[in-house]
Amino acid sequence: MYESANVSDDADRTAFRRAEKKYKLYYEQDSKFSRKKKLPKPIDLSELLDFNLILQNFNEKGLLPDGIRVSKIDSSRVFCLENRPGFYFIPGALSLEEQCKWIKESLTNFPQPPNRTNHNAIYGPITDLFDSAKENKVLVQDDLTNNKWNFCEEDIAKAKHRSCKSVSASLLLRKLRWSTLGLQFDWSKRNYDVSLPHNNIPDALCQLAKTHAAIAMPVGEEFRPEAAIVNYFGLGDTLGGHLDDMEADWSKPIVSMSLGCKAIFLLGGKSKEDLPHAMYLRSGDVVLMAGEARECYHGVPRIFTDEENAEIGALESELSHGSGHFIAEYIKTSRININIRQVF
Ligand SMILES: O=C(O)CCC(=O)C(=O)O
Ligand SMILES: [Fe+2]
Repeated sequence: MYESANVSDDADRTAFRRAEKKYKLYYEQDSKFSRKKKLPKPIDLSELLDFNLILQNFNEKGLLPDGIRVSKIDSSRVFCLENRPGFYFIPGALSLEEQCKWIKESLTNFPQPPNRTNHNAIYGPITDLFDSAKENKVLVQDDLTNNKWNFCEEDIAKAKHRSCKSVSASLLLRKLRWSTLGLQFDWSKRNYDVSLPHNNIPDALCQLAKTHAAIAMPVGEEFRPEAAIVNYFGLGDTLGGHLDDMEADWSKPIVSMSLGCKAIFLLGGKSKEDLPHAMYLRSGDVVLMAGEARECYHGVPRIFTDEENAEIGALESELSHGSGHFIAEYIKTSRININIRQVF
């Protein structure tokens, strides 16, 4: 899965790689070394599919761009691409309230053991990362021989653990890149390890995934959410072109929810030589990939964290009213993606 996200093998050679480079965040050469604020290089956004605009044009004028089809499921419009069967885009599928709920869960509960995160490999299982970051705590290595790490107050950490390795919880939260729910994915073996301890995916998330997955399910079958990967993106983070091919039955969709800052999503073809479609993903959008679309390379070359482009004004104010300032501050410069899978 993510090993193929290492795209150094094909340098500039493929259409997919060229699109990634086109949209990735680069800084203006001379701003890097000057004392002025680093300036992002401008990019050409004219070829991006914007499903918000497409939806608006369809609602107001009944117009659709070539190659795009639309259907209505309950109260939502679902868009499809004629040359990518099995791909579905549901703009604004999640209400503001739902977005807030899943952002909060992604930061507080989803990274809790037995769920694993990218930090496991270095620190072992760590609990209460979010609360510890909020309380300015520090993770210190209490037991060198057993590589045991625990959070403690900043001043205690300074006094007691002068000789120990330590890292601030807020840095660890900033560097959180993924957590896994349900059946745990073993990145080193590139497979699901059913022997690892795990909790089921929370019921409310299962229900949400089932509802959206229904659009892409074979007739008469119900989606079984068995595993999920939560991706966390900060400024400059990307997800390289890859396939999700570790699930047994590709006729079942991957249900992918976007939260927080706006992103660019690339949907390529079965070969990296195929020219990818580039599209915006906004907070609340849901994408499904099923059937043939499961064989299509895809990735996220860019997230927008600046106020003008992130498009999270409403989300931010909703969050700062409900869940508190800390989550709103985090999401201002972050994107979270929850993608839910049926493994067997
Ligand atoms: O972040 C996204 O929108 C896509 C995530 C993805 O493709 C994955 O986790 O496999
Ligand atoms: Fe993926």
